[in-house]
Amino acid sequence: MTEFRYELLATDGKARLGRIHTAHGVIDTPAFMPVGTAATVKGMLPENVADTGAQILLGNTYHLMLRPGAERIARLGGLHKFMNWDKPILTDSGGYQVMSLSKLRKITEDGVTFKSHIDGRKFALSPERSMEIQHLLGSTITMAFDECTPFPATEQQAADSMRMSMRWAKRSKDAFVEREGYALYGIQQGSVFENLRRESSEKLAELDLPGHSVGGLAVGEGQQIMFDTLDFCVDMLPANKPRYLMGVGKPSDLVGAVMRGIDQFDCVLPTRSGRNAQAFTHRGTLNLKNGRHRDDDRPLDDQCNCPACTKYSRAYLHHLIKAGEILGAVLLTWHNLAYYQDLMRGMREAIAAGRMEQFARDFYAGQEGGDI
Ligand SMILES: CC1(C)O[C@@H]2[C@@H](CO[C@@]3(CNc4nc5cc6c(=O)[nH]c(N)nc6cc5[nH]4)OC(C)(C)O[C@@H]23)O1
Ligand SMILES: [Zn+2]
Repeated sequence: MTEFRYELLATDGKARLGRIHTAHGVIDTPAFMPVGTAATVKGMLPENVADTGAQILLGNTYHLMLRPGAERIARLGGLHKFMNWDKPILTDSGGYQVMSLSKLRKITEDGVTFKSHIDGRKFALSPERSMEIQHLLGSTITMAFDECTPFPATEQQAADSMRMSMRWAKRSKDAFVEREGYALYGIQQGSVFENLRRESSEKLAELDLPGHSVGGLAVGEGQQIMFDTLDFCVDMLPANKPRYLMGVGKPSDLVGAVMRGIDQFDCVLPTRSGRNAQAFTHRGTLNLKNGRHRDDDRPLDDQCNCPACTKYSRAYLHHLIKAGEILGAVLLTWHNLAYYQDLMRGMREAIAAGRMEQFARDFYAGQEGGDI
């Protein structure tokens, strides 16, 4: 069996090249984790997600406990078998999704009770129940149960929220069932306040967990406030363990956060945008609904080797989108996931070669694209 281990292979400024060893395989970092909320990366077969270079997927406790149910997935062999993905899976712990999706929720020191956004049934989540669900799913990386502090928050609100999340982190660790090659990550909170981020980091350090995430960001604060917060909060987390920035982000977020020391990312943007006709390319973003593409037989992105870019034209993609054809959403999702993995691979190679600054300059110049 494999022990869960983070290898720091190279650094370039604050950027890090690393490798995470897990029971379900290796993750080269910096890494982007495609979101597979309801046990599927929407519109994609798992083998094609793997073909883009993804080595780990994200799942959600909240969605899977509502439907089809964690006990049912466990009876059917666990989430890996259920969705036919045998590489690592990281699952979020559910608190944040409760706040952003469910109705009639109530928060107490014990946890949260809420009504399903699907059928109104009543559910409860606590650190203990979240750990149990993630264990039933067979998650490779389990996230502690926390409360994502809304933005903006006063310092007092952020302090109260962070302190409850730290009490819940201890309860999460006490309830987590240790298995070789599996890990529990702690979640740093504290909103945009340096003193609170430090207090949160010190509390997490007492738990000696194998990895950590920066929570409480990508909640509407905007890129500059996110970067200003990352400038001080990432270094507060142990350098010899992975650092995961939750819910981020658009391509320029990824480049800026890698340069501030982040190793793991997840975001619905590449898949959600793909279903909404938006394509990320090396020359900037395109919306294939736009009529200017109707006669354009160029590939979407001439630096991409995904099926959408090697086998089809912009005109065809535009046609599929206008016709509401499922294949349009599939091909643009596929391309966006491939583009995100190419971006991560490019950053890993740049860090290995000590030219991350140049990579970032070239990236921003490319995004200005001009006639794309
Ligand atoms: C960027 C983009 C496109 O992603 C969408 C939408 C709004 O932002 C997102 C992504 N931001 C995001 N921040 C997070 C913070 C935490 C956190 O503090 N704790 C835990 N356990 N999980 C978290 C998950 C997070 N996701 O949040 C939801 C509401 C999940 O939809 C996502 O804008
Ligand atoms: Zn492509």
